[in-house]
Amino acid sequence: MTVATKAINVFIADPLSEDGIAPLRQQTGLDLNIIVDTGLTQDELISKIADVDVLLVRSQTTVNREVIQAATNLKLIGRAGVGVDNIDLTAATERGIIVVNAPDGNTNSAAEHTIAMMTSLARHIPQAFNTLQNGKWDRKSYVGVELKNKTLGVVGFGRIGVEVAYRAKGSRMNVLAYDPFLTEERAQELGVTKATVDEICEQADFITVHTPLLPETRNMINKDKFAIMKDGVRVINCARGGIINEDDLYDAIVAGKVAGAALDVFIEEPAVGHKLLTLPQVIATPHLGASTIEAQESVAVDVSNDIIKFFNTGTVTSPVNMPSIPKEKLAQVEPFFALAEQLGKFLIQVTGEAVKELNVSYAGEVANYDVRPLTANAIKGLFSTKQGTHVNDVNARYLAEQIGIQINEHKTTTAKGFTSLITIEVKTENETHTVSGTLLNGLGARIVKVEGFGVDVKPEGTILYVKNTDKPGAIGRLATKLAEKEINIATMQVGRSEVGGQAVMLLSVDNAVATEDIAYVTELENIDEVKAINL
Ligand SMILES: NC(=O)c1ccc[n+]([C@@H]2O[C@H](COP(=O)([O-])OP(=O)(O)OC[C@H]3O[C@@H](n4cnc5c(N)ncnc54)[C@H](O)[C@@H]3O)[C@@H](O)[C@H]2O)c1
Ligand SMILES: O=C(O)[C@H](O)COP(=O)(O)O
Repeated sequence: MTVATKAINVFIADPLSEDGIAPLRQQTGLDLNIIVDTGLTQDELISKIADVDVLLVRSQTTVNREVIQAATNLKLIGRAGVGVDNIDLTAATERGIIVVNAPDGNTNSAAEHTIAMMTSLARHIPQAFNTLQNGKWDRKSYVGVELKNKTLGVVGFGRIGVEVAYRAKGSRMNVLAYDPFLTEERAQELGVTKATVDEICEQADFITVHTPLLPETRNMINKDKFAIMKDGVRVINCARGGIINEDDLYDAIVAGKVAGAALDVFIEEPAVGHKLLTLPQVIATPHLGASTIEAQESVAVDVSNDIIKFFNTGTVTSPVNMPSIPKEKLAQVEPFFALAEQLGKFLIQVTGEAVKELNVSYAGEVANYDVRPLTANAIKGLFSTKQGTHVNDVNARYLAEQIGIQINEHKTTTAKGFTSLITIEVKTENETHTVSGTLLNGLGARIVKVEGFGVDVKPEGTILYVKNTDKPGAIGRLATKLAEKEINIATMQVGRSEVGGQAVMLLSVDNAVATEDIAYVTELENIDEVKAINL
């Protein structure tokens, strides 16, 4: 995908573990120029990133559309952590900028922090210490509750949610879990009870949220949910500010419904002076869930390795805005990349009108593989005539859909005599065109069908696509005319529907020509259309 030819500028905008970025500093195969410049305002960041190839952040730096637009060289955004709600993924995807994160590196730390917060909440540890520091030995005010035999509701049962549940079970809590992807079997396997959010609200003594911040999870815990909770419930948010509505939480605490809240995250951070922090029932930390030596080293190592991998191979381990395909699976489809792109490139030059629909069919062996990167390559081919559009695996589908191209993938195991066959069909308002290609053992890529007619053409160089009526003399007249213009035919393939019917010729020629340069051949008898396809 990306081949580095000059120094790669890596801009680290948030504090990262020095040990964690050691893979970047120590690697020798790439010419990396590492710039560490943290704590910048948005304007300062914007003024410094025009030449940046890689932007590395944690949660402090907001990578919004403006930042992305200013970073005209940007190829990759690395998030040393999980949440990517501080990154405008749409803006990055539009530009074909890959976003990677480190999904596993801080799971343990975040889970441990959640348990620490829950225990501190149950036993008023921060408040009690505070009084002690202020010279009071107050034992009466800080009578807590046990965790044992209490019910913990976990909303969002992904990596951290599951780890929290394990630990809560160690404290002998009953765990209710909600996640759209949680199956009954998995719940049983993990020793938790699958529940709805409402069931959690109604039954839990402690509720902890571990979802990403998404439109569907924003304000997920709101006044309606507080209303159905048990009196004296305690809530914990070590995921993202906004999943629990902050105003509704404040009101529920003041009303005595909620006995306490432990918060590591806030809608606006830093949250200094936040009204929730004025309540004695609230304990809080300044977004410390992932702040351990181990987690910071681990997440930074993971993104560093993905940066190196990207510039070496064009693939990454933890993409956020493109399909994540394991290396072995990618290797199965990699041989077809160029073919899929060439077929797309071929068809867009045959097609005279705006494409409305793209159907990509995979037949035979290739149909057993994860073909999403192949469809992306076919789309890349379709965009090849659109000057100035940078299309890659990240933005191909997005760009196509943006301009109203409907994309369909079909798979069938029968490939009619070929081991694998890829067929691309494009539909416009008035036309439908198809081309099929395959990889021939030892011979490389071939176009084997055009508009349903069998042919055998290498998808390379200049190919003349000629539609003619199958009448004697048509081919001869065409060959003579091209010879007069010193256009040498290397190979010629003719496909026809029936004798005397519509035919399609594919002529590989030695000269690079444009359709306008050879428009004269359409004046010949029985030659209906000609297009110069440059692959
Ligand atoms: N406080 C911190 O420092 C800290 C550290 C690490 C992670 N986090 C945050 O914790 C969150 C979870 O991280 P993770 O590593 O477990 O991520 P994850 O992707 O492994 O798990 C998230 C889970 O949320 C579920 N989910 C999505 N939409 C949902 C919905 N509408 N209702 C219920 N569940 C839903 C997903 O199915 C998934 O299982 C992220 O927001 C992350 O940013 C915070
Ligand atoms: O989403 C995450 O990984 C956490 O919120 C950690 O954020 P941080 O990298 O800013 O500590």
